[in-house]
Amino acid sequence: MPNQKQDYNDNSIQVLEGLEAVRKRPGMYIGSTDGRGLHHLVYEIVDNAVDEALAGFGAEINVTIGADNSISVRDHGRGMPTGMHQSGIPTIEVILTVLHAGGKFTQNSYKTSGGLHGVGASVVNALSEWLTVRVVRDGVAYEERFENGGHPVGTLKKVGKANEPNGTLITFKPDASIFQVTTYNYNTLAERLRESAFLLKDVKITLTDLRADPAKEDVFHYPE
Ligand SMILES: Cc1cc(C)cc(-c2cc(NC(=O)[C@H]3COCCO3)[nH]n2)c1
Repeated sequence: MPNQKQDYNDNSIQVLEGLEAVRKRPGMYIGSTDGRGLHHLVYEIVDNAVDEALAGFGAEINVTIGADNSISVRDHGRGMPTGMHQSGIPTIEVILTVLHAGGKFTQNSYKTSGGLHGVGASVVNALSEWLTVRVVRDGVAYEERFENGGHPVGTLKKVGKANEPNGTLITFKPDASIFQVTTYNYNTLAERLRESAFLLKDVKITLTDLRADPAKEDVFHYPE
């Protein structure tokens, strides 16, 4: 049985190298760092919420553009696993910091393979000034924060009781030192989310823009 401590150290070096590789050559992972790449970050995270809905968990996904051009994506699924990974770090931290093989590389963009939770999430984390995850499972909320390209701040913490439905909320702020464009285009996101809702059928996808006053919102829902 490898010594957990040793394993942990090897892991943390691998994690740092992975995140650093993404920040050095972001185009290799998301195609570009212009507006297209910026919006691709959202689709990577939404894909994970869609996977959970496709697995039959959750009938609503909420996407919100923050006043600071951060993005929140909340699903209503089972919630990411809140336990420990064999390496000695929380499973959630592994999903959000370890580059997962699963993605299909084409020469100009990183295509996640559906059905693998968190395949692209670590790439989004690496390219964000900060990213937070909040999981609600059976009335208990857990949170973890990452800063400066995916470095964990502390670890996963149980933050207490939550009277919200089960699910996963990811909020992130794209790194302005990497992206030339950091302002989201509402219509670009709306058209993509409409398509996803159409393909998903019974899942309702909402898009809210908190940069507008009053907030602007669209609901995309195509019941069978
Ligand atoms: C918005 C968002 C972002 C990410 C990275 C994961 C997820 C996510 C992941 C999951 N579920 C899981 O990872 C687990 C839940 O337990 C069984 C196997 O799948 N639900 N939602 C949602």
